[in-house]
Amino acid sequence: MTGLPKVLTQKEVISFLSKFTPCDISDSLVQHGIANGGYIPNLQLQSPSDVSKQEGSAVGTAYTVLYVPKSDPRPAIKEPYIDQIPAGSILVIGLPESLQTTCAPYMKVNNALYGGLMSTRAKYRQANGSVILGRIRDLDEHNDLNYPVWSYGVGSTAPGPVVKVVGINVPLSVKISGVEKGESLSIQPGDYIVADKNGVVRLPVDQNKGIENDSHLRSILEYIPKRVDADTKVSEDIKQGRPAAEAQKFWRSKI
Ligand SMILES: O=C([O-])CC(=O)C(=O)O
Ligand code: NI
Repeated sequence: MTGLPKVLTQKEVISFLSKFTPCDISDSLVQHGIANGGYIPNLQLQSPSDVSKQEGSAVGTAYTVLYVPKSDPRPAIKEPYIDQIPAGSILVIGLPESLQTTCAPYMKVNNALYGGLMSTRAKYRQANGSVILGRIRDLDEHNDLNYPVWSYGVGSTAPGPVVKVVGINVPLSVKISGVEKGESLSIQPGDYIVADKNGVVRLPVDQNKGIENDSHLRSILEYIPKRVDADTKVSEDIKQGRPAAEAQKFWRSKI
């Protein structure tokens, strides 16, 4: 019924998630006890910059990159991160918490962390999108490539003069101002990322289990189409005049 094969592969999960929106994923994550629904807040769709042109969801596994100030004692990684980006991934570039702010503009770095040439290479290597927890530049280039990009903001200057890459496929922590004080969330390499005009959602994967044996992941995936079907019926009922809460309760109780 759900179209989920018995044994999951990464490709199948990506193709399954591509049929749904970040909102659908969040509904299932909330149902599975994740109160924030996996949402990574404050990211803006930059490509396409005309939101009405954005179709479907960009889905992939997180390929993470950590930028830190040039003064950081850790050595810079010499090999350009973009040349190793895997097919089917979503590039996620972040900064350490010391360079993040919980109010706009959400980062202290005014140089762009990412530009059009990186998108050109990412697209060539069949990555599915880029999520930059910082600024990007070359807006027209990402748009002309028809390659999806989200970021906190835009800029004009390349990253090189102020920051360097010290981590590839490392966890990224994101400082957020949530309901609880000092809330933060963490993006692990390999997590599924689903993004559209509503923003960016992270679907965590238990890295120790492997997706083929991850019953929690399976349960999260199985709930998604059931909830979408229920909410379609809720919508039909509301259009016929049924009160919203009554329709929601009725159809969602059948899931
Ligand atoms: O030159 C850089 O470092 C970043 C950039 O603009 C690009 O990737 O196009
Ligand atoms: Ni550029």
